[in-house]
Amino acid sequence: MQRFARDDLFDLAHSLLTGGGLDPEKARVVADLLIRTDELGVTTHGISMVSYYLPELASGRMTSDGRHEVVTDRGATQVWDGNYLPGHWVMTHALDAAMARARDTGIAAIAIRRSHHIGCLSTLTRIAALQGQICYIATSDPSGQWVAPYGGVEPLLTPNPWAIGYPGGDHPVLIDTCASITTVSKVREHINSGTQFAHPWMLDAEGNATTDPNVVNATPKGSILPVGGMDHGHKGFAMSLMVEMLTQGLSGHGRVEAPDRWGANVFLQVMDPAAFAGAGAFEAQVDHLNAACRDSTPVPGRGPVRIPGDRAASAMAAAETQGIALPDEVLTRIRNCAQTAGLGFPAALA
Ligand SMILES: NC(=O)c1ccc[n+]([C@@H]2O[C@H](COP(=O)([O-])OP(=O)(O)OC[C@H]3O[C@@H](n4cnc5c(N)ncnc54)[C@H](O)[C@@H]3O)[C@@H](O)[C@H]2O)c1
Ligand SMILES: O=C(O)C[C@H](O)C(=O)O
Repeated sequence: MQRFARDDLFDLAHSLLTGGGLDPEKARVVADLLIRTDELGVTTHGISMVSYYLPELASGRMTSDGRHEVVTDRGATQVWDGNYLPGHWVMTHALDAAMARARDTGIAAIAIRRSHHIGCLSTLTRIAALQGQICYIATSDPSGQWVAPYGGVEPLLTPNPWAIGYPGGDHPVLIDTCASITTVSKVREHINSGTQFAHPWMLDAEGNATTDPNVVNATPKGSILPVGGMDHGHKGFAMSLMVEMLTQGLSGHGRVEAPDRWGANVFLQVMDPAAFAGAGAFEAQVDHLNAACRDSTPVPGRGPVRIPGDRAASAMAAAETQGIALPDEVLTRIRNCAQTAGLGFPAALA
């Protein structure tokens, strides 16, 4: 692990993306959110994603030009077509639109079809939470086949993450979790480093739980188990159906159309606590519960209790004073991209 200056990582991500054909403004938005993700400590979905986006830009599967289209607009609800534009850029516009409406109406939702990958969800929900709003985001990829429905063996679903961010005292509460027990990025990381998972998080095509990430490359293909694993995976499967319903059902596009390219359907909902019992009442309840949880007697080896978002807040504070920490596998990936593009690589901070 090494630490780097924020501006250096931003410049590298921006140069790689513009070099890959993205216009400078979209590249600025994407690079900024990717670096923010690394600052939050979610390094699987930070600058390393550039290495996956560049081939998408080169092939035209990630679109560079134009804007999203508004398909329907009923005030509190909208459907957008993201035209496979970079997901971070589409989501920045969707957040602005939903937050503005929620300030008026108390609640606003946008279902987006055909965006490209949106990265780390809590990097996005945090933006609204810092402005006093509650933000829910769910996403799925209707072309993805990584997770089997609980009780079946064929992978049909994606990790199907959902996240909710809200004001929580010193820093936002950032709940951000997949419906699967781990992510595609973690599976790729384990395959690349030749390591097994510590727990049986995968399912082979015969229906056996295994620690081996390589089952996703076998024929027939294995899968990632849902949250709850082999014995209690009905819980993850339920979450997965919820995410698919919100993202594909409400956007009116998905597995029925069977897209054959990497993409993202998204459901975004913003709620203004002031429009319910009032922002003060909301904060009093949230702060009280968070404090009670944090004050719990720690379970040996597990505690103390951490509220989701606490680790991100510490990572951000450390990034601010010491620079952004990147693990070796991310460095290798991004160094290769920089080398291929003929760009220099920033010096690590001492
Ligand atoms: N865009 C996409 O298609 C996509 C797909 C999958 C995952 N992702 C991103 O990948 C990232 C990782 O997802 P994940 O499911 O592996 O998350 P995870 O398992 O690392 O964390 C899940 C949740 O648990 C919380 N948490 C973790 N340890 C905790 C503890 N000890 N105590 C209290 N809370 C704790 C985290 O804050 C988070 O809210 C997320 O940021 C997600 O948005 C994106
Ligand atoms: O990489 C993907 O296709 C989805 C997601 O980012 C993941 O890591 O699971």
